[in-house]
Formats: sequence, C-alpha cells, structure tokens
Amino acid sequence: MSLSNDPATQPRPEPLPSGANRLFPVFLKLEQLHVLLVGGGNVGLEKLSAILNNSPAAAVTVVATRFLPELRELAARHPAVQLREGPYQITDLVGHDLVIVATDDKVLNLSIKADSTRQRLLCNVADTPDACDFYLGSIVQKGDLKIAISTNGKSPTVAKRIREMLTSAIPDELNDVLQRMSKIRELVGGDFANKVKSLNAVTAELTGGPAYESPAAAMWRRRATMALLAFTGLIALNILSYYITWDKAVQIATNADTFYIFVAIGFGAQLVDGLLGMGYGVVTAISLMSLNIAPAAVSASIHTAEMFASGASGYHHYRFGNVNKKLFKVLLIPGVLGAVTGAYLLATFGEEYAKYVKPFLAVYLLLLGIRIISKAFTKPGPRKKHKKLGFLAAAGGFLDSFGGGGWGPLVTSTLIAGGRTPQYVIGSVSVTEFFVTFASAVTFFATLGISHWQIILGLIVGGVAASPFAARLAGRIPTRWMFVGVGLMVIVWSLWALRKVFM
Ligand SMILES: C[C@@]1(CC(=O)O)C2=NC(=C\c3[nH]c(c(CCC(=O)O)c3CC(=O)O)Cc3[nH]c(c(CC(=O)O)c3CCC(=O)O)/C=C3\N/C(=C\2)[C@@H](CCC(=O)O)[C@]3(C)CC(=O)O)/[C@H]1CCC(=O)O
Ligand SMILES: NC(=O)c1ccc[n+]([C@@H]2O[C@H](COP(=O)([O-])OP(=O)(O)OC[C@H]3O[C@@H](n4cnc5c(N)ncnc54)[C@H](O)[C@@H]3O)[C@@H](O)[C@H]2O)c1
Repeated sequence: MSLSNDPATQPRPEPLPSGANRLFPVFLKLEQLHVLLVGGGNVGLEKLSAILNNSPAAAVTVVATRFLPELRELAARHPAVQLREGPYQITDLVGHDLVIVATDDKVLNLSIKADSTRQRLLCNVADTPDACDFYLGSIVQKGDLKIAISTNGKSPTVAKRIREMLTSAIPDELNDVLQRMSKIRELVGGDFANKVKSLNAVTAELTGGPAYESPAAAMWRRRATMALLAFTGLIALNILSYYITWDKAVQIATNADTFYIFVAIGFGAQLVDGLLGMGYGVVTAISLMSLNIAPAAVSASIHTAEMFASGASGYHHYRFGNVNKKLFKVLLIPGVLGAVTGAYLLATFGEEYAKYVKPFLAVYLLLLGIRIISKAFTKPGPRKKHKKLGFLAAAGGFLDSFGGGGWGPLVTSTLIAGGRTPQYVIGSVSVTEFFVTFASAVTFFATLGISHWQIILGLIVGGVAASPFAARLAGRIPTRWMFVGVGLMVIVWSLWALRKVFM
C-alpha cells in the first residue's frame, strides 16, 4: 500500500462554515467561446441579454420552437448570435463550450443537462439550481471594473438589490483610476516586491489611507509650506517687535527665579504633548493657574507660546500625510471663530471675573478628564457621521482660548471616540490647532497687548528645549493608554485647582 493513498496523509480541505457559499467565481472570456442557449421565451431572453450585456460579441446559438419578438430583435443587433427554430436535438451541443437551458419543459431541461454532462460541457438549467454547473451572477459594471454577485441561489432579488446598491456607491471616477493605474503598472520598475509596494502606496487612499504624492509634488508642497511658515514667522516677529526689545528680552530671561519655573512648565508640557499627542494647553493652563496667575494672562501667554509648538507639530503631521483635508476644512473656520470669541470675552471680562471663571474651568477640566478616560475603555462604535463638527470645533476653540486649553482633548477625543482613525484625527486637529492658537494670540495682542513676556519666553524656551525629546516620544504608546494618560493628568490637575479654590 503506498503512503499517498492513506487517507490519514491526504491533505484535508479547510472546513467552511456550514451554509457558506462554495461557488468558485471566474470571469469567462465568452467572446472566445461558443454558447448554446435552448429556449427563446422570457427566461431565454433574460439570459441572452445577460450574456450580450457583458460580452456583446459572444457567439451564441439559440435553439427554440418559438422566439419572443424581443429576442429576435436582440439577435438581429448581434451578428454573432444565430437562431435555430425547431425542437432541441442532441447534435445542437456540437461545437459549443457552454450550455444554458431555459425551456418551459422541466423534463426536457434535465435531459439536456444529462446530455451536456456526458459530453463534459458546463450547463446552467435556469429553473433548477440543483442541476446547474454554474450560476449567472448579478453584475456591477464601471468601465473596466466588474463585480459579480452571488447569493448562492438563495435570492436573485437580493443579488439585484446589492447590484443597485454597489452601482450607486462606487464612484464612476474609479474607472479613470483603473486606466491610470494600468499605465502606472507598466511604468513602475524594480522587482516584483517593489512593484507591489509602490502600487499599494499609490492606491492607499482608496481604503482611507494617506493620499499619494509624487516626489515632485512633495517637493513643491514642502517649499510652499516653508514659505508659509517663514511668512507667518515674519509676521509674528514683526508684531512682537512692537512690544519687546532685545534688551528687555535679556532682562526678562535673567530674572532667574520665576523665569525658570516657566521654562520648566514649557518643557514638561511639550513632553506630555509629544507623548500623548495633546495636552500642551491643558498642562500649561493648569500649572499657571495654580501659580495664581490671572486667567487672561494665562490664556494669552499660552496661546502665544503654543503657536510655536503647534506650528511645528502641525507641520510635522502635514509632512507625514496625517492630515485629512476635508476634516481640516470643516474644523478650521468654526475653530478660529470660537477661539477669537473666547479670547475677546476673556480679555474684556476675564480679569474682573477671574474668581468665578477659575472654579468653572477647573470643573470643566475635571469633566473633560473623566470623559477622556471613559473613552479609553469604551469600544469605538461604528463611525458616526459628525454633523455637528463645526459646533465641536467652535466649542473647542472657545474653551481653548477662554480656558487656556482643551482644544486637543475635546476635539481629538470626541472625533476618535466617534470611530475615526486616530492618526488622521490627531494630524488634522494639530494642524487646525496652529490656526486656532494663532487666532487667539492675535486677539489677545489686539485687546490686551503683551505684558507677560516672562511667561511667554519661559514657555517657548522650555518647549523648544523639550521638542527633540517630545518628537521621539510621539506615537510610542497605544491609543488607549494615551487617553488614560491625558485623562488622569487633566483630572489630577483640576482637582488640585479646585482644592485651591475651596480652601
Ligand atoms: C443574478 C441573475 C443573473 C441573470 O440571470 O442574469 C440571476 N437571476 C436574476 C434575476 C431573477 N431571477 C428570478 C427573479 C425573480 C425573483 C426571485 O426569485 O428572486 C429575479 C429577480 C428579478 O428579475 O428582479 C427568478 C429565478 N431565478 C432562479 C430561479 C430558480 C430557483 O431559484 O429555483 C428563479 C425562480 C423561477 C420561478 O419561480 O419560476 C435561479 C437563478 N437565478 C440566478 C441568477 C442564479 C442564482 C444567482 C444568485 O445566486 O444570486 C440561479 C440559481 C441560476 C441562474 O439562472 O443562473 C439575475 C439578476 C439580474 C439583475 O442583476 O438584475
Ligand atoms: N432562472 C430564472 O431566472 C427563471 C425565472 C423565471 C422563470 N423560470 C423558469 O424557467 C422556465 C422558462 O420560463 P419562460 O418564462 O422563459 O417560458 P416561456 O414559455 O416564455 O419560454 C419557453 C421557451 O422554451 C422553448 N421550448 C419549449 N420546448 C422546447 C423544445 N423541445 N426545444 C426547444 N425549445 C423549446 C419555447 O419555444 C420557448 O421559447 C420556466 O420553467 C420557469 O418556471 C426561471
């Protein structure tokens, strides 16, 4: 007995779950084959149409005792289709590769199937799924894209509905993509593995990945970004030069005692932000508030300093393709408007109402902290469509400038909890944050002028010193623990701030 005949050594097929569809789909080049269709009534017409819709030049012989007029017309429009009027004979099978049976005589249908099987021809018996060697599928067509749907014979009506669904869901532009990909496929060089890698990179956007950018386009984008950053920096320097001279800066920096406290706060905040992807504003706000600095001064200083930090991190995210342009656009305007309103209100009324504002902010941050931690342990559900994204951004911008922090935790955590991909949320929110902090800093300049240079410089120096370490920490811990970290941090600090208020 040879080993290979021993059933124990034969490879076993993987078991499929019961009720699984075991049909093997193929796409036939029907225009190179010959099809015999028996039956010229409604079903015959349906099958002939299905064939010709997909393969207009297919050679089909239709045999029937009578033909529907529509079928005759259809055949007349397709020169490769021949009609033979008369009862089925076994010789009709000769010269054909595939048989489709659609007469209204069930017994005849089954005997044609038996004839076909004896000649090793594949046969479809329209009214008897059990007798079919293959089924026709419901077909979605978008140019070169073709999707065949099978319900395993369970419900052709559902197959039709799914075809309608997919046809409207798949953009027509996909065919252009296919055309271009086919050209790119011919152009990319290298070995097979490299080829596959670049083809995947180019198409990542289709499945929600980062948009592809050619090296030339990337270069121009970098140049444009650098130009924008340089321009923004110049404007900022220009504004600053009205308020501060070099001598004054040196004087501030050498007023060691308090200055180093601010440097330390800036350093710590930048580290936390690097690690958690958010929290710069919150950390500095709570630290400064606990030093009993007036809220308006806190917020103004933070936003001026944060502008630098968020500008740098936003640029970083943009370069790595973490920015969802649509999301950015939706967040930008409401975020900026909210920030300007918050900054204006705080600058106008903040000093006066500082006592009342502070506990309110502490409670707000406490709730935010609890909310963020709870997000870490609730499963993100299916992605919700945020219709109120604008409102969220406006609230985030307002609270950020009014409270000195919260844009990141509020907007980022809400979006991630809504089922969006953290990578793109953090990227898009960070870039928007630059504009939001820029807007509130400008509002503070305009309303308050700048009077807290010691704080601002301290934060910037500390932040800049920490940024190389912070950049290395980015993305090193899982999202869940990121949430827990941010939440805990916010809760501890707000409890501490509250304790100071009530004691
Ligand atoms: C996909 C499509 C391709 C095509 O034929 O071109 C197709 N049927 C279509 C439509 C359709 N056919 C029927 C209805 C009426 C409502 C209903 O019954 O649901 C509708 C819906 C409508 O027209 O709206 C009646 C019907 N069909 C079959 C039986 C026999 C039986 O099940 O016993 C009966 C009952 C006869 C009776 O009661 O007398 C059998 C089959 N029909 C199949 C394919 C194969 C399984 C495909 C799969 O697994 O999904 C299979 C097994 C064999 C085959 O024919 O290849 C095409 C979609 C066109 C589109 O996309 O718009
Ligand atoms: N699979 C499907 O999608 C589907 C849908 C509806 C109906 N059906 C079933 O398919 C069968 C056909 O339905 P129909 O509406 O097309 O009927 P129909 O009466 O419109 O057409 C029957 C066809 O069979 C031909 N025919 C009969 N005896 C013949 C013979 N000996 N030789 C050659 N041709 C012969 C007739 O000339 C006619 O063209 C029915 O049994 C029906 O229940 C299947």
